[in-house]
Amino acid sequence: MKVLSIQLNHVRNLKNQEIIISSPIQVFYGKNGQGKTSILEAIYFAATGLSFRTKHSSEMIRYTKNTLSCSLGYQDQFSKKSLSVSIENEKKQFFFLGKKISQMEFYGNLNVIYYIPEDVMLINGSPSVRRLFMDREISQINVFYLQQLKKFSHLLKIRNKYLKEKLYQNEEFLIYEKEFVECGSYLIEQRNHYLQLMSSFIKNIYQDLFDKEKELQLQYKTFIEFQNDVTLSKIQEEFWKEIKKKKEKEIQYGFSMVGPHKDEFIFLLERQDAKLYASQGEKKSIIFSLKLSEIDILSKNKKEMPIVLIDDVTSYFDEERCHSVLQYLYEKKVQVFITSTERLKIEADYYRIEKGEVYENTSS
Ligand SMILES: Nc1ncnc2c1ncn2[C@@H]1O[C@H](COP(=O)(O)OP(=O)(O)OP(=O)(O)O)[C@@H](O)[C@H]1O
Repeated sequence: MKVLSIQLNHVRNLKNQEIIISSPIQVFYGKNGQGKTSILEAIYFAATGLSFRTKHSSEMIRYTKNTLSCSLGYQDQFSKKSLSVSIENEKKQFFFLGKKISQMEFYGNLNVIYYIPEDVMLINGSPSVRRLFMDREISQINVFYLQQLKKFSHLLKIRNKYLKEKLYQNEEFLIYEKEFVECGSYLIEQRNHYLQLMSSFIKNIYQDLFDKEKELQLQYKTFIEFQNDVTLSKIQEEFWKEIKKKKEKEIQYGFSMVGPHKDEFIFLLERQDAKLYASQGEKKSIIFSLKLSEIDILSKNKKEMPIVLIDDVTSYFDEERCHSVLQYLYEKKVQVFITSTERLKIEADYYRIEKGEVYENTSS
């Protein structure tokens, strides 16, 4: 997929403008605080309806305004298309080819992978950060997963409420609990499947791009030990067993202690937990390998290449590594959007950003 244009309306400090895109690699450069990250955020928002900086995307609305919209013109293997998201009265609206559609229909039309300095939290942060990341990635290739995720989060709230109010012998509770186990088991099955796929890619990417000597693995931890593939019914069976074991404690504490909301994903470098033992540089390379693995997964599943956003590229890579990473993306025919505080020594289309204004494109 290739983005052809970006239309901005009241996004953070960015001037309302249309930016025409025509190259595989674009570099947005400028001093600090000029609006570089906001451009990438706007692209991500127009493609997904989400921000990679905040859970509350209404924070993206310019201080003095109360509405916002971002649109993308893009081309997939078939034709030119457009996506647009707006926020009005705190409500998001989604458009495809100018027609209003639901968020479910919207998500996954244009796949985007981003890499921002805060991503190191994927290793250093809490398990919920990693779960959120995995959930977003799986949802990009599987809309049914996204639906089940929403359903599970709803069921979890209900189940916790019943537990807290000691209504666990109620007939309704048993119906909700059955759904809770079925829905949760599906999420676990899909996470395991996705993790297996991802593990095989990240190991090779890490060795090819960053360190031939070291082995990177990604481990999925849930209440069941996975040897290869486990059937959905086996997961359900184990889920029930675990619930039975923990029921007394659940009643005592008033919340659900078993399920995919407790899952953990662990990065192992040379079989050691990267969170504890990897260097800062290694952590950046691990995250980058993880992000690059999404390209292979998405292209395998969707038969389309995602677009890649890299914020503040020189803070992760020296010039040589920057070249090899971009060469890798170029060979995969992935369109890339990069921000940097200065022009880079790579062939790209350059856009200077000053006080929220994007100045005409100059090729190197
Ligand atoms: N909702 C908003 N409305 C208006 N301006 C905003 C809003 N949110 C943030 N800003 C401002 O927008 C400016 C641009 O921020 P942005 O993070 O895009 O800059 P940047 O060029 O990526 O900077 P850096 O290189 O320091 O990361 C900042 O000065 C910020 O204070």
